[in-house]
Amino acid sequence: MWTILPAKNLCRAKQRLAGLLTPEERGGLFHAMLKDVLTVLCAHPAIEGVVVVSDDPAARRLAEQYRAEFLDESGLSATGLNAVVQAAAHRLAERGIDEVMVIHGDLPLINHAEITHLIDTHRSAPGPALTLAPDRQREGTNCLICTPASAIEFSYGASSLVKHARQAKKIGAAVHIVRLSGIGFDVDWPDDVLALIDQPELGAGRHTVLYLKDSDIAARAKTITCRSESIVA
Ligand SMILES: Nc1nc2c(ncn2[C@@H]2O[C@H](COP(=O)(O)OP(=O)(O)OP(=O)(O)O)[C@@H](O)[C@H]2O)c(=O)[nH]1
Ligand SMILES: O=C(O)[C@H](O)COP(=O)(O)O
Repeated sequence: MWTILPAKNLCRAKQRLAGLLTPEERGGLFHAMLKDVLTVLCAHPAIEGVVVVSDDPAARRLAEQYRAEFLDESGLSATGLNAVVQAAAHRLAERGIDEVMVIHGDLPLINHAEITHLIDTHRSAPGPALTLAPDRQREGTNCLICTPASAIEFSYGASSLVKHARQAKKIGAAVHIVRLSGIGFDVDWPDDVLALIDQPELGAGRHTVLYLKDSDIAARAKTITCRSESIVA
């Protein structure tokens, strides 16, 4: 099993958090989340290799630090998440690797047991298969495993879960949809950050929760919550 981890340039990542975080904080938070994801992936015995795909030098340094491979997005002639992941999967297929996991970088509650469960489910029957781990809203695709990866047309964006499931039917692959509380928790909106701040025990000891604790984001978030409470009152 090889894993593709797409990482948007840190200066442009997490735009939907702009109402709560400064540009530096958005980059810092994403960097911390990438560390949490790489920590789990790179220590998992069923994962032979991780490829970080990005055009950001900080993501390249992280890949080096975690002994992952780095694929420079600027050399792929691809723009946007779908094209970038498609090109990365193609590169792996050229190397004879066709069982591929694609996972997002904004999953601070990812854990070893859920990765094991996803891989076991995917391998539960022989033949082409697509295993999908949705977000909490059951709309997005936070993690997918595909065999053969070269057959799928990646369809990230609105309602990608349904689109990916349709893709599986098109290529005659078995579909597994696996709901997971850790991998299902992606950080897209201010409320997701506030949930982590309110329940730090969820991600205790992890880079993301430590980053939130060490920054003044938690204090600022409390003010925002208090203000909205007083408006409601
Ligand atoms: N390499 C690469 N990764 C991307 C690109 N767009 C999104 N990603 C990554 O794909 C995963 C899911 O990203 P999204 O949630 O769609 O986007 P985001 O940057 O995290 O958040 P927003 O800016 O708020 O949309 C994350 O790991 C992103 O870093 C891209 O153009 N290139
Ligand atoms: O299809 C998806 O999963 C999205 O492109 C990325 O998900 P998000 O916007 O919910 O993070």
